Parts: sequence; structure tokens; C-alpha cells
Amino acid sequence: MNQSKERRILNFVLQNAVRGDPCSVMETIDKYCSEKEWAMNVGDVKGVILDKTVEEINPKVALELGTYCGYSAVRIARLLKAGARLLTVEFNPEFAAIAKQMIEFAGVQDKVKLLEGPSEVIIPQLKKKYEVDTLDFVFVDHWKDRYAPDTILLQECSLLRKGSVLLADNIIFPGAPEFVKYIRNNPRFQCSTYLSHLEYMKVQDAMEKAVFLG
Ligand SMILES: Cc1ncnc2c1ncn2[C@@H]1O[C@H](/C=C/CNC(=O)c2cc(-c3ccc(F)cc3)cc(O)c2O)C[C@H]1O
Ligand SMILES: [Mg+2]
Repeated sequence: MNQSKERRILNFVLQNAVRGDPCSVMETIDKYCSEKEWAMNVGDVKGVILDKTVEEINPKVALELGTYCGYSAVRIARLLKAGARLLTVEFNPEFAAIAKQMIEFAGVQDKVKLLEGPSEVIIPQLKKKYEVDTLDFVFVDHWKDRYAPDTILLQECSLLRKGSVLLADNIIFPGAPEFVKYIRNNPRFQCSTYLSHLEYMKVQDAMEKAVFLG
């Protein structure tokens, strides 16, 4: 059975990146996806916005929705301080298996817990099953029509506290119009938009930062 693109990306990393070096893994994925096969990683341009946001917050507990191949999980985890952790959610078993290997190869597995399943099932389990009190940071990068319902679900599950920060990818391309409408008109969130470029392309994209006001 022929290999998937995601499997080819992982193999390229295993053969060309430096084991235990997160930056090497990120650079290798970015090289493959800009030169050989495009893939929907947050990438090196928007990745800098993600880095700056994580460094500013210095989260103890971070959540990612949409692991895919693990590129942003590695990107976020490399910046987490000792004792901090990233929970990342992925419901496609093939992607989860690839991401797991990517995260282990990068050497950040002690900071990352990959939770396999749909976000609408995992989010309500975070407090009891995964011992989360509240989330300091949430990177939203899964199916775009899930951004708004999951933001509402996070609030319903009391997982956000005053100052919790959401960062959502792809606000322009492919776009998440319901989410943008919901979050920008919601007095409980302070929003800002970071204009950027779609991963590996000259196309414009943006990320939305939303601070929960409690
Ligand atoms: C609800 C739920 N629960 C758990 N995992 C979930 C989930 N919904 C998706 N996922 C998982 O996240 C990943 C999905 C991410 C969705 N991201 C995208 O669809 C996406 C698409 C593009 C894009 C841009 C230009 C184009 F021409 C074409 C596509 C760019 C991006 O940065 C993206 O994140 C993989 C999927 O299995
Ligand atoms: Mg994205």
C-alpha cells in the first residue's frame, strides 16, 4: 500500500534530522514541506508568532487542538520550562502514530502528552482524567468549523481562567469565519490579529490571539 505524505515527512525527519534536537526536526520538516510536498504545519513564518506567544505566557499547562504530524507540538514543547506540559489532541490514528514518533525523535516526549480522540470528547475529560485545573495557553489548529464550538466547550468545562490565552491558526486561509465572529464580538475575550503568511506559500494568512478576561 503506498505511503502517506505524513509518513514520507516522518521518514525524511528520521533520516535527516538530529535526534533529540527539536530545532533540527522543525527545520527538516520545513525544508521537506517547502521543497518537496506542502503540508499543513504551522510552519516557520507563523511559527515565530507562536514562539513569541508561548515565550510571553511561559505556560505551565498548554493544550493543542490538532496535532497532525507533531510539528507545532515540538515547536511549543521546546519552549516549555521544567515541569510544564503540553497536552495535544489528535483523532486520526495514523497522524497520532506519526506525531508520537516525531515528538519522541525530537526528544520532547517528557513534556508532551498526546491524547488520541476527538476534541469534543477529550476536552470534558481534561480536569478529572488528565488532572488539569485551568489552561494557561491553547493553540487552536484543528478543523476550522470546530474552533468556535470548542472555545465554548472550554469555557463550559471551566478550563479557562482570567488571562488564559488562545492562539488560533488560519484566520484568513482557509479561514474560520464563525470563530472570528464569535470571539471578536465576545466581551469576555480581548482579541488581536497577527497578519502573516500561509505556511510555505506567499498567500496571506493570520493568527488570532484571544485573552480570556474571566
Ligand atoms: C475535532 C478534532 N479532534 C481531534 N483532532 C482533530 C479534530 N479536527 C481535526 N483534527 C486533526 O487536526 C488536524 C487537522 C487540521 C486542520 N487544518 C487545516 O485544515 C489547515 C488547512 C490549511 C490549508 C491551507 C491552504 C490550502 F490550500 C489547503 C489547506 C492550512 C492550515 O494551517 C491548516 O491548519 C488533523 C486532524 O486529524
Ligand atoms: Mg493551521
